[in-house]
Amino acid sequence: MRRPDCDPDGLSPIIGRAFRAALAEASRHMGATAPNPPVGCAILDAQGEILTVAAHHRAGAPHAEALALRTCARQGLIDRAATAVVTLEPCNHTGRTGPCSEAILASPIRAVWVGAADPNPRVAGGGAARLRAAGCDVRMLADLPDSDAAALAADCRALIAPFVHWSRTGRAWMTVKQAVAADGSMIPPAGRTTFTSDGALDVAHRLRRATDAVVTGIGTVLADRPGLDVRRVPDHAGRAGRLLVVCDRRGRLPDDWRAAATARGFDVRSCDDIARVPALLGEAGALWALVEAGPALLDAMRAEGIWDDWLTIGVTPAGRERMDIAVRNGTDTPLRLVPGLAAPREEACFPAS
Ligand SMILES: NC(=O)C1=CN([C@@H]2O[C@H](COP(=O)(O)OP(=O)(O)OC[C@H]3O[C@@H](n4cnc5c(N)ncnc54)[C@H](OP(=O)(O)O)[C@@H]3O)[C@@H](O)[C@H]2O)C=CC1
Ligand SMILES: Nc1c(N[C@@H]2O[C@H](COP(=O)(O)O)[C@@H](O)[C@H]2O)[nH]c(=O)[nH]c1=O
Repeated sequence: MRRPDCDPDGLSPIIGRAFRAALAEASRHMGATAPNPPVGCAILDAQGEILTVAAHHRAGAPHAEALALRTCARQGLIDRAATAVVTLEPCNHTGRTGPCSEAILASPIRAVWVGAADPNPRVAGGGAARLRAAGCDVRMLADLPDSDAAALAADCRALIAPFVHWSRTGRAWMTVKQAVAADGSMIPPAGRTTFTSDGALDVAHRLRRATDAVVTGIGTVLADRPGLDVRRVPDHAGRAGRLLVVCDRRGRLPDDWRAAATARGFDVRSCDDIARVPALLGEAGALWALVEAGPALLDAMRAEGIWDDWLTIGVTPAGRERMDIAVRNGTDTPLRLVPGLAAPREEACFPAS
């Protein structure tokens, strides 16, 4: 009998839908999982019905596959589980939790779809190989020829781009976000700290939510006394000790601003060399940092090539706002996975307020 989740010409709509559901669920947890990557998993029955969708919530909590299996079991659905669709190759090692490959093998699941290979050299290939050795039909999205599969594979890679970068280099992925007025200035009108629309400000707060750390410059702190916290959208529950790095070469960080930022849940650090920030963040376990700084620090970052992707919200002469994303070296950007960021397009327009 032909499996309903298999299409001889490539990715079936059933599996495509399951990958999109797993990606969406994993994306909701971006910014909460470091130093682990965000991962999503959907479990389907033999007819292709999605029984459950789950994601990894935070380091030390169950992996996406384990949580999905546990949910299926709790709901009395585990006997129907036939196929797992996972954004990242299941792990095959015991870390803070047990190997997901074994959890899958202990279930009725015998077909596993994998969105991205695990980049961790200690575990690469281990999960897929273990499952195959035990008789599972394991398919990697990257091996399929069609464009839908390629697009989903790119999204699965983008989801873990900061984790891949951090695993290879020890450095945090640096996303710069800047707002630019129609005259090219980044400086808000007197008495204000922002000049973009509510829609664009929501984007800024969604980015703060999705990232593990914020980086700014002392010029911005002194001019704006910014909050830099997540206020316009709900933040991850219980998030505390989020890193906030202020680039400051002359020790001008005001004590009262530091105390207020600490009270808002930040772990405030200052650094006198922007070139050291990605490694400083990486050592502290942050995979992905958002840079919200003024023109002086951004000029230094551009000059020294210290950025991985760069999001510009520009107010056009027609009074609309346009969002552009530049990505270095053509790598996958996690930005298009951020919930509410008008993804997957690389630009979007908001009505300017
Ligand atoms: N439109 C937008 O998206 C944004 C606009 N802004 C606006 O920008 C203005 C502030 O701009 P600006 O003064 O340029 O502030 P910045 O946030 O760029 O901070 C500038 C400071 O960064 C430090 N710095 C510069 N280069 C380096 C380096 N290589 N390593 C370490 N530290 C470095 C310097 O500190 P030191 O003096 O100690 O040498 C410098 O004074 C405000 O009006 C604010 O509202 C701010 C953020 C975003
Ligand atoms: N001017 C500007 C931005 N500027 C950034 O937002 C900071 C204010 O954050 P908060 O104090 O948390 O509201 C400000 O100091 C700067 O870092 N952001 C934007 O989305 N649009 C804007 O027009």
